[in-house]
Amino acid sequence: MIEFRNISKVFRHNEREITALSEVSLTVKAGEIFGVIGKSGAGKSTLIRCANLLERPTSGTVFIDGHDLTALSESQLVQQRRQIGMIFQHFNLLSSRTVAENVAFPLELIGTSKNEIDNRVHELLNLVGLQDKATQYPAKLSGGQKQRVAIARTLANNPKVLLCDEATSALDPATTRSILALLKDINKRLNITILLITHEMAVIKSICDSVAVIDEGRLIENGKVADVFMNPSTSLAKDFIASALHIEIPEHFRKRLSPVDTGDLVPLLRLEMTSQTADQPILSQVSRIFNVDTNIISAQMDHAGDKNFGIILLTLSGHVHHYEDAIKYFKDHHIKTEILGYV
Ligand SMILES: Nc1ncnc2c1ncn2[C@@H]1O[C@H](COP(=O)(O)OP(=O)(O)OP(=O)(O)O)[C@@H](O)[C@H]1O
Repeated sequence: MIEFRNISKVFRHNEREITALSEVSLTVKAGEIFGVIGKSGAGKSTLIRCANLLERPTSGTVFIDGHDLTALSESQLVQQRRQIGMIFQHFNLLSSRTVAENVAFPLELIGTSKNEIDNRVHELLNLVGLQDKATQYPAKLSGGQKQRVAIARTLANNPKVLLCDEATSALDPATTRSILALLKDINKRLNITILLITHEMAVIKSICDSVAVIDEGRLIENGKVADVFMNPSTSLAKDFIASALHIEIPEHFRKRLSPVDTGDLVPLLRLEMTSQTADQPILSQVSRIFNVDTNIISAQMDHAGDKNFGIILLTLSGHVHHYEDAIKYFKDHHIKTEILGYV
């Protein structure tokens, strides 16, 4: 549905050249939610703005639904852009227009009849859950409500593609979740392909099917979210994943953690469960087979796509000489197991 083919973008600024994108090739399949993640200045905004030629690449081509946008005339481009909706971090609503008038705006531009506009606006406000705010002005709305208006407005033209430029970055966590749920709902219900950019792995994890990591204008990782989470190949992707899956040794354990077993201590383990193992009752198996008890200190189980994974901190207790067997059993079952120390 969206294909970037060898996209490069060089900005010239005060006699200086800044390469924002370097030979980026990327395909977003019809119907999927594709997330691009990268640090500040990595080139995310430039990339997403190339998808509707708000930014023209210095070289390379952009295909939307099979059409090479870079080869279109200005009027053909205007036509094609109606297939491509876009929402922004700061919503970009018209403050002098009510909610309903904001949503009606793109329909007025293409000469839709008043009756049709009224019906469509009603339908769209229902879809985003703002039917009771039609006559309010944006200044009276919360950030989440403003983003809902922006989503309704961009859906007015029935786009096939929705571009989300850090759409939840200005929102609190609960509102972020509700906007992400709305985007997922729109994707499923209206079969709209979504390309989003973000600097938060949590956003990718919660709604994306595929992810690409960009760094200094280059695409460094690209794949299904579950695969990248399970098997990141770059240290940047690992860092992003660690930021989404964060677990620490509780303070009172950290204080008494010893690097060696002084005889009466128990091992503190860190287990990394992947999709291969997270669905199996490994802990009870270990207890049963080796007669050791597991005591969970801290855990975070999560999912990306249809895959479960997680990290567990636990202590083993019971038959001392069986600890090694238990640890070997974890490892044999593809659980990355680390002894953090003894407590
Ligand atoms: N119009 C411009 N003129 C000159 N340089 C630009 C322009 N737009 C972007 N850049 C530069 O291109 C690089 C990529 O910028 P871009 O905004 O795409 O990154 P980003 O990943 O979206 O960052 P952020 O998350 O901070 O918005 C940066 O070095 C930026 O300074």
